[in-house]
Amino acid sequence: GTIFTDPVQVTKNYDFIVVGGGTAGAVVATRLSESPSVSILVIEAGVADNGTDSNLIYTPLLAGSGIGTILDWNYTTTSQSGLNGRALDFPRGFVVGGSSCINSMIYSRGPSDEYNRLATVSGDSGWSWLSLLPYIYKNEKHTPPWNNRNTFGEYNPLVHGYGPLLTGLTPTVFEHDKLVIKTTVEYPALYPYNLDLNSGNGLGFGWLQTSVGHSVRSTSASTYLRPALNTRGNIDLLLHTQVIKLVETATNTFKAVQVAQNAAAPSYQFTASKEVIVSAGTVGTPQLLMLSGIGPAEQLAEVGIESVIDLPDVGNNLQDQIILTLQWEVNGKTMFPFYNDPAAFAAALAQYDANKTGIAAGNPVVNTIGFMRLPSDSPLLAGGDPAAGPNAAHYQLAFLGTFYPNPGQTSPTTGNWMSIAIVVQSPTSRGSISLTSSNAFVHPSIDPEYFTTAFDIGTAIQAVKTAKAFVATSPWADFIIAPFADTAALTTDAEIEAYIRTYSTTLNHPTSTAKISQNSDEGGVVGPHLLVKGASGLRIVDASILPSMVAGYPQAEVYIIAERAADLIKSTWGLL
Ligand SMILES: Cc1cc2nc3c(=O)[nH]c(=O)nc-3n(C[C@H](O)[C@H](O)[C@H](O)COP(=O)(O)OP(=O)(O)OC[C@H]3O[C@@H](n4cnc5c(N)ncnc54)[C@H](O)[C@@H]3O)c2cc1C
Repeated sequence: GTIFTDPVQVTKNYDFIVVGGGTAGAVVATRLSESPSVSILVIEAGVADNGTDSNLIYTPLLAGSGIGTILDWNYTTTSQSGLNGRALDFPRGFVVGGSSCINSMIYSRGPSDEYNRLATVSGDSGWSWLSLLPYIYKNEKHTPPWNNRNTFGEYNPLVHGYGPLLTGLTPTVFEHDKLVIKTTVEYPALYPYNLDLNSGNGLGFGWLQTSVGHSVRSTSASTYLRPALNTRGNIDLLLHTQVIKLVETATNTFKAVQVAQNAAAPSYQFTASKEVIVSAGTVGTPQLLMLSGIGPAEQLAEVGIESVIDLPDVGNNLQDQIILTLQWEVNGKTMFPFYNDPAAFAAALAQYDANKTGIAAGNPVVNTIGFMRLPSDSPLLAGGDPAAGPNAAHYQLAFLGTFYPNPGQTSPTTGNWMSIAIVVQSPTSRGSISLTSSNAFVHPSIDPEYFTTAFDIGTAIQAVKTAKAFVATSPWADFIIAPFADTAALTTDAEIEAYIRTYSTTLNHPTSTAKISQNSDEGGVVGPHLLVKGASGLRIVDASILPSMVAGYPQAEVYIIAERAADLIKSTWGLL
């Protein structure tokens, strides 16, 4: 296929146009291109993933470094009342491969309950865990770490597949990782060991898998889209070009897109003979729908956009997860001294460049993780359980082998440190994304409404207490030297709540702004096969369709949904 960098170069007609070459878009476009009889154009607003900044994407040690760069849309949230009025940076990938190129690489499918809820909410049993297993295996393949460390007993080979996305376990194990596992052995009732958190059983403690294979980050660009572009003539990519409007080609039928490279540049229109598939992500998708008159009619009128399909839930139901860390000084080697030694860091990158080995060939900051539920008699559950089911977590503890500062905290300069990150997995706060302008190049307003429910703050308080209790068990006695002062100061619920509101930040997992539902009286934006309600032939495939925040990590679920969505589209057009 051809890679265009200017819309003026595009002269062919296509069967399918995929808006956004991100995590989901790259999968859908690649799978559709397996049918030689159809043609596909992917339109991506951002940059190439294999350009000059590609080391920020593909070197595992540099995960996180793409944030705030040219690879990022660089959004900001509105001021958050639940976070003492703070506004947060809100990164999203602005690159082929989308957020799979700048994320933290954690690959965690989440529990079977999560997918079974998707099936229930949509009324389509095809979304259940069991029905999706073929797509789960089609997406991912487990690989050994570069040093071929013996990982026996750290994962279950039977729950992994044969797909292009490569995943694996850390090459480097630290003392605190061993203590996490030892704690599961000594306290199996409180903290059970889970051989493979990707098995559909999403509860308990175990070894973390990341989207890294053969020492390189695996993205939807490197494992799906680029190989397709390199080998097939029926798929093209248009870079540096934003879709600014979905064009109504017949009543409520949107088979064309309007594009431009910036607000001052000329716009062009392309028509798809079969379907337009929107995969612009949780921020981009509702923004584009609203710019096209699909959304809450009254709100659109405020920015001068005429309503075409009044769908009040477009941009609504925004959910996200927060991360908060606690820190301890420890008696044993961690990654902390390495991060504070520029010479060692540079040497690791040089070794990696030379032969893809060493500490830079993995990202060993977080190797062990635990997913937990509130006790069943917790008063927080009196009003109902927001988790997807009994094997879905309410909160998470992740074990980080460094001092991981919360925004605004000053790190120490000496010693060895570990941190525990807490995450509320099943928040009930729901916010929104709305337009502030009819200009597609003006960022929409992003208001996740973090910590605006008693459940969310109560669950975070419980998670902090569990983290402290976990490292107070006997296996940790000789290892923990002392908590960091801020962590030591947390005793009462009020102190913990103040700490949460002062220091929590986004884990960058927004979902649900175009959520799936079975019937229109339940609201929602797309139906069971991801077709936009009230529109003809317009589909959404990305994290925005999720009904709720996920109990695992979202990228795995997005890949899996995109794999099935590709088959739904193929089946619609007789391509299966
Ligand atoms: C910093 C960070 C860390 C994360 N860490 C993890 C993690 O460790 N594990 C995990 O599972 N998840 C993680 N996530 C979340 C995960 O990466 C996302 O949920 C997932 O990648 C979303 O996929 P998507 O297809 O919905 O959107 P994206 O992958 O973001 O793709 C959307 C694409 O559409 C393009 N686009 C948007 N609007 C337009 C338009 N109008 N025209 C053309 N193109 C457009 C974008 O540039 C982008 O390429 C993280 C995310 C971030 C940002």
